[in-house]
Amino acid sequence: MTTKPRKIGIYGSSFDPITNVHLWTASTVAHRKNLDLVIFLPSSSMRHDKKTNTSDEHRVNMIKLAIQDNPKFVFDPYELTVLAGMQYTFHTMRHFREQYPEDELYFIMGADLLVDIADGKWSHEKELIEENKFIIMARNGIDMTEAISRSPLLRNHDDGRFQLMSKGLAMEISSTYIRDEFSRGGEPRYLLPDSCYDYIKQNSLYRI
Ligand SMILES: Nc1ncnc2c1ncn2[C@@H]1O[C@H](COP(=O)(O)OP(=O)(O)OP(=O)(O)O)[C@@H](O)[C@H]1O
Ligand SMILES: O=C(O)c1ccc[n+]([C@@H]2O[C@H](COP(=O)([O-])O)[C@@H](O)[C@H]2O)c1
Repeated sequence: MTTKPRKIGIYGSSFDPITNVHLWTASTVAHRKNLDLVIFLPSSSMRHDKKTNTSDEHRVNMIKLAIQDNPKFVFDPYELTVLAGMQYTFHTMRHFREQYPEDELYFIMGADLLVDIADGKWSHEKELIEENKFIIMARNGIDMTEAISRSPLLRNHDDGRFQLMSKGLAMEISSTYIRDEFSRGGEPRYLLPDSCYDYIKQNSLYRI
């Protein structure tokens, strides 16, 4: 008996911390694109291109607290364990294709990252684009079709692999904003799940 391939979205971020916008965008994508699973994939604190402010352990604990009630949301430690310090999305996606050979995989990202790829800022961008499909979420002020058409690599692979998604609402709460609020005596309580807010307070995270 053959089973129907599942549709799986892979949502990569430093999740430092995970916010209600990560959760809302993930559930909006899952709903509209009919995904069976969304994999929350934290990037390692050994990553060269972005400094993380919190240990892998704390970020993972917060992801687990945030997604525990949603059966479609799963956590995957791949980039924390296997690729420490040398993680590139093209490599990560190869790993997931090996892990889920029967399923249809999508890398989920915001339009800011599409612009970065168009600007040649990602590693192994040719393999990344040739081998994968993407769900790209609109972000304030970014013209996604323009980003695709100005990059020869992107426009020459515009065969349906880029699924552009306007979210219907521009919610631009970032992890940076939440970290700044915690460190400067602000009150970001309702911008992240209560369980994560309490975890941050209990563990005195994001203090200067
Ligand atoms: N409001 C948003 N709308 C659409 N995509 C978003 C939004 N916020 C984050 N993303 C996407 O989520 C992924 C992870 O983003 P990231 O965690 O870096 O966002 P962030 O909360 O702005 O974090 P930081 O402030 O630490 O940079 C990226 O693909 C990013 O484009
Ligand atoms: O592969 C790359 O070159 C690459 C460059 C920048 C970002 N990424 C991935 O994109 C995801 C979101 O990145 P960021 O910078 O918004 O945290 C995360 O999974 C990163 O590993 C990947």
